[in-house]
Amino acid sequence: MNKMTIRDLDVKGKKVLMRVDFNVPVKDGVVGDDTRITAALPSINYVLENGGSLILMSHCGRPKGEKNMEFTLKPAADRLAELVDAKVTLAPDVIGPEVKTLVDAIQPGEIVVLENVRFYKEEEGKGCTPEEQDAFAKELASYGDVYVSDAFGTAHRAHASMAVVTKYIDQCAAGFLLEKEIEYLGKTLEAPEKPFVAIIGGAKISGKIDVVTNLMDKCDAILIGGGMAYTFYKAMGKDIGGSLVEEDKIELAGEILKQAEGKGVKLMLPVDNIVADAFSADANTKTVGDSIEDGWMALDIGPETIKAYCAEVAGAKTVVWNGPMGCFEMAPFANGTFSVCEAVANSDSISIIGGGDSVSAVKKSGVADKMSHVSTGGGASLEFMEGKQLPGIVALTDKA
Ligand SMILES: Nc1ncnc2c1ncn2[C@@H]1O[C@H](COP(=O)(O)OP(=O)(O)O)[C@@H](O)[C@H]1O
Ligand SMILES: O=C(OP(=O)(O)O)[C@H](O)COP(=O)(O)O
Repeated sequence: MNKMTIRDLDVKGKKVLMRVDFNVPVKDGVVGDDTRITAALPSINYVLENGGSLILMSHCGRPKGEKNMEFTLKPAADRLAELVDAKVTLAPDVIGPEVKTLVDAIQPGEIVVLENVRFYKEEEGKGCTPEEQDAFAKELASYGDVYVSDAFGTAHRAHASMAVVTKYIDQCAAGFLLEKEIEYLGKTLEAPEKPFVAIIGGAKISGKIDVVTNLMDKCDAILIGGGMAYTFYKAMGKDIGGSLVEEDKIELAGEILKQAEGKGVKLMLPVDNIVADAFSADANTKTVGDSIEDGWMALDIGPETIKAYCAEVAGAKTVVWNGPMGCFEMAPFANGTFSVCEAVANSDSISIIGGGDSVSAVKKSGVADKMSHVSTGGGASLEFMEGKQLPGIVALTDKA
């Protein structure tokens, strides 16, 4: 990587403003999977051990510019406090006089975690002017002498704390996690061994469906599952009942299907599904084919689909997987995800799993150590794989 790294910084006595990705699953105020927090520890400990103090910034979820405490970083800050040998204080806000006072008083070896940066619309830059976003970023920049980004999972977002704050700090370096992810993904995906199979699922349809277009030129097969599948169903004129769909992506899904046919790419969709009459672990369920009646929603791929997807994976030499095959957090809808996990783990392939929830699923299934690389970024690893420049990396200082 031709960017400055944390090793190039002198952090002694300095305030280090570090962007991390603590967008972790939280249930009842407790972190469910702390992979993204532990993954940032090498950079965090490096600063503390070398005499610096840390001001950490992250988002959690999508509060859309509102101070909605459902998305507080408190659970993440609490978990961090258990993992480091340092005083950790959660700031009551992201910017403002109270935060300034806390940051001014910070001592070497201490950590202040700012509240969720997405409590401000200026973070994403939607619904505000570029000048307002700049002012927000400038205030964030005023907290640090140097800047480190270790938020690989968010590197594809050109947000204030990732790609604007860097205009106002001279030295902006990559942390150990960011560096490791880029090196691994770059090396592996430059010339992937074939057959190359991509598995795309999950719920963030608008963020990932565009990636499918570009994957067609690289992959031999693309397996679509999870909430992503039903926008494709809709494009094919199939009934989807109350399943997840993004109306404004139906047209694109239709184009992708046509392109795949034209290019001879194997684009696979579920042939059967587990449907439920409510979004709940206690719902009534049944297995149906590729048509979903009103009053039912598809929450997992069915047994025939599992068989077909596992067979495809078994013959692969490279597998990239982002997005669960179903709502694995609820036991009745976990079979698809866990079965595909097993198949990837048992295959003779280089396997790269990315995405907050996908990683959580792989860990839950107990086979994470059999994967070649568990990436902290889902959307970020997919965009990197497409060959796109990630704004959170572009913004860092070039190596001298
Ligand atoms: N059929 C489905 N309908 C609704 N949500 C789904 C479905 N399949 C999977 N999901 C949900 O998708 C979420 C993960 O999606 P996403 O954020 O895109 O993945 P990742 O975090 O791995 O990038 C999970 O919480 C899961 O419950
Ligand atoms: O969880 C994340 O992305 P991922 O689900 O694609 O891995 C990152 O924290 C980015 O979050 P965002 O997709 O709300 O910008």
